[in-house]
Amino acid sequence: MGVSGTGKTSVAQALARREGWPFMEGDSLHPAANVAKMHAGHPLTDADRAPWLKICHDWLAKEAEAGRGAILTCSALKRKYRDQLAKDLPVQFIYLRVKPDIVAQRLNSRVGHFMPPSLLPSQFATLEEPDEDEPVIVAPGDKSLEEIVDYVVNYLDKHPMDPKTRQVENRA
Ligand SMILES: Nc1ncnc2c1ncn2[C@@H]1O[C@H](COP(=O)(O)OP(=O)(O)OP(=O)(O)O)[C@@H](O)[C@H]1O
Ligand SMILES: O=C(O)[C@H](O)[C@@H](O)[C@H](O)[C@H](O)CO
Repeated sequence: MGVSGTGKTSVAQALARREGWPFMEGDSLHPAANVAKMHAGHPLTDADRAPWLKICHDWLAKEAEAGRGAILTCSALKRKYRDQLAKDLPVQFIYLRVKPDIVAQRLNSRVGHFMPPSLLPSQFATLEEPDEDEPVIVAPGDKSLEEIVDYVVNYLDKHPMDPKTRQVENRA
């Protein structure tokens, strides 16, 4: 989770490769109208995100049902979105915390993506950082890709999952 351009896709792909998990790009699950809206420079509303979050949740539910680890990228900007994503599922969030100026640099140099950098301020305005009681690993998203993935893998190694909740100990 994290705002657009924070590195979710890059980290998730690398982590999925390392852990051998199926990976789903959350952006590819958006209804076409949402992609068109963002591409045109308009932020999504709660109502726009609701059907998308349901599709994301259903993908996670399918993977959990199959009894395997899996990783999904999703901005999951608000607490209520995260609660919806994790409803009745053993979901562990990884929050890529990155300073706004660094995200802006990354977005400005990214090519071929539908999301315009002009939407970044609205992404940060919408972001509710995870609360203490949420199942989240806060990763140092400003670092290099390799350092971030190492951090998450080490964290997971050191904090084995609770067999009941299948979540790791809260917080980094
Ligand atoms: N740790 C990093 N260090 C430097 N550049 C990075 C890092 N992580 C990602 N990038 C670059 O920043 C840009 C945004 O990364 P990425 O597409 O993975 O972000 P994202 O959070 O998935 O974005 P979106 O939500 O908009 O799809 C890409 O060009 C990527 O190569
Ligand atoms: O919740 C949102 O506002 C959106 O999901 C965005 O964050 C994008 O999907 C995305 O990350 C594209 O770059």
